[in-house]
Amino acid sequence: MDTKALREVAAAAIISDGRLLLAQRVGPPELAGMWELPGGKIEPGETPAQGLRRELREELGVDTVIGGRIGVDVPLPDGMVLRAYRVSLRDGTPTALEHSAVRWVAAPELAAADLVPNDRAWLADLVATLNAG
Ligand SMILES: Nc1nc2c([nH]c(=O)n2[C@H]2C[C@H](O)[C@@H](COP(=O)(O)OP(=O)(O)OP(=O)(O)O)O2)c(=O)[nH]1
Repeated sequence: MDTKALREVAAAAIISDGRLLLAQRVGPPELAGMWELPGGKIEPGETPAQGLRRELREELGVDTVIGGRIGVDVPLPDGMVLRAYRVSLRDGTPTALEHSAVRWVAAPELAAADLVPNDRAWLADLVATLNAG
């Protein structure tokens, strides 16, 4: 039996003033141009919160506070799992350092956005969170 822990990809639902931050992927080709929640692979020895804060510093140049989970676990190939977390900004303005663009969306724009396919699993939860806030 394979007892290795699932490798996690953590993604950030950064919400500020009733809007969610989306980031536009540069690759791979099948995902390029689509919008995602910024984040990335958690490295061995990191907690998900530590790894996600690191990714957000690298990708957006911001300092963040990582909150609770949102939405379901999404299985990825190669024994990885994709999980979303609520995140708030502590310092800095999100800048597309590794994406082609970032933008803030309210619920109607989120529902109409060209999201990467895996992130569609979170759409109802994200819209509900935005509408609640
Ligand atoms: N960051 C992120 N990755 C996502 C999302 N949805 C989704 O399917 N993925 C997939 C794309 C990739 O196959 C995988 C890891 O994404 P990534 O390319 O951001 O990870 P990383 O920065 O650690 O990548 P790298 O060092 O290997 O280049 O997760 C999402 O909302 N955010």
